[in-house]
Amino acid sequence: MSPAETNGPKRAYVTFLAGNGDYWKGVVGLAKGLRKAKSAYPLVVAVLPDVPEDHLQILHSQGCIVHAIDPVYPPESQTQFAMAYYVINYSKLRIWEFVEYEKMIYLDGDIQVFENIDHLFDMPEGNFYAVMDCFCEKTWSESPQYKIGYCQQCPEKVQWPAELGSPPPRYFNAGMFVFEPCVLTCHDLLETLQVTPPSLFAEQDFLNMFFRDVYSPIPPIYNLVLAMLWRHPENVDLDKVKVVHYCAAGSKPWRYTGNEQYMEREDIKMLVKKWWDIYDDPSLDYKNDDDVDDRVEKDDEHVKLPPFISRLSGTDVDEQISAPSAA
Ligand SMILES: O=c1ccn([C@@H]2O[C@H](COP(=O)(O)OP(=O)(O)O)[C@@H](O)[C@H]2O)c(=O)[nH]1
Ligand SMILES: OC[C@H]1O[C@H](O[C@@H]2[C@@H](O)[C@H](O)[C@@H](O)[C@H](O)[C@@H]2O)[C@H](O)[C@@H](O)[C@H]1O
Ligand SMILES: [Mn+2]
Repeated sequence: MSPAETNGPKRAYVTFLAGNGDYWKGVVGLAKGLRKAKSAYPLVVAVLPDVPEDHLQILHSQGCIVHAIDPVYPPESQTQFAMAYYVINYSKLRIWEFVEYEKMIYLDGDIQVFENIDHLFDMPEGNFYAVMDCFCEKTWSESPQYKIGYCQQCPEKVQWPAELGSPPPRYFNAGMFVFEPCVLTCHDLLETLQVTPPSLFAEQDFLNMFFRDVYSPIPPIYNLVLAMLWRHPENVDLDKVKVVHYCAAGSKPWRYTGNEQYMEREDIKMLVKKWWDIYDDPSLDYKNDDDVDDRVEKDDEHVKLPPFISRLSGTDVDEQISAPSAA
């Protein structure tokens, strides 16, 4: 019996899918990568109402547990996000509602797990575990850190100027984190969000502020933000990396053309090929003996049937809440 099948505390990986674009390919790649890494835990996918039925069907066929979620919007503001589509990423906060799980590891859909990381579930409770981000990419150009050339990855290179007060607290990339679902925390998150002015990196900034006192950095082998390869190569040993985050501009494997800056690098081409080798491997497809619907949790009050099932049963589509537009 795998740990996932015992009566022990329920654990799962969870990702987030929005829009009718091509991120579903990232989620399929992630599901197959976790299978290849022989993870003992399932992959839950939190989906916004604008994900079309055919994409949901593909996720089901790959053994994903699909949970429909309602969108989360930040308070009205004139803030320009580093990327306009970041506004949809606030809906990630709904994963704190998945309280049938005692502990979860969140992974962006543009992440691949190349080696088993199940041991992260055994870290002590009460902390928020994630990998420290890098401030050197153009996406940070409007930030004070970028303007003075400061990055937490090399704090000795450019000292934080005393006139700007104390240096910023350690800041994590919100594409991967270990957390404990909790209704009270979710309520607190959503309440606090409504009184927190949005900023450049949307829900990533918000989560860093919210979990500041319990954030516990884990090594970059668990979330290689690709820019580290050219910004801080001294902090990266590619042979030891277990999780790769395809967040650099032009690096999404399913959209890769090699045209953007840094995308012609040999290590990038190798990592994109590694992603495709998993995505294209039929031996990694989900093999389900019983009905795939078993993967759809029907009895939990907060877990609604995914839109495509609810629509088939004639639920009025108007009940679907219009979601913010995706990337
Ligand atoms: O159109 C979109 C944009 C984003 N996402 C989800 O939101 C996550 C965060 O967006 P992204 O990874 O593009 O941000 P980055 O890490 O590149 O800043 C993605 O990985 C997906 O899981 C999605 O499903 N559809
Ligand atoms: O909505 C804000 C997003 O912010 C983060 O992405 C950033 C960050 O990694 C920067 O450091 C990179 O420079 C940039 O390319 C990249 O988009 C998270 O990965 C993503 O999940 C999401 O929270
Ligand atoms: Mn990402």
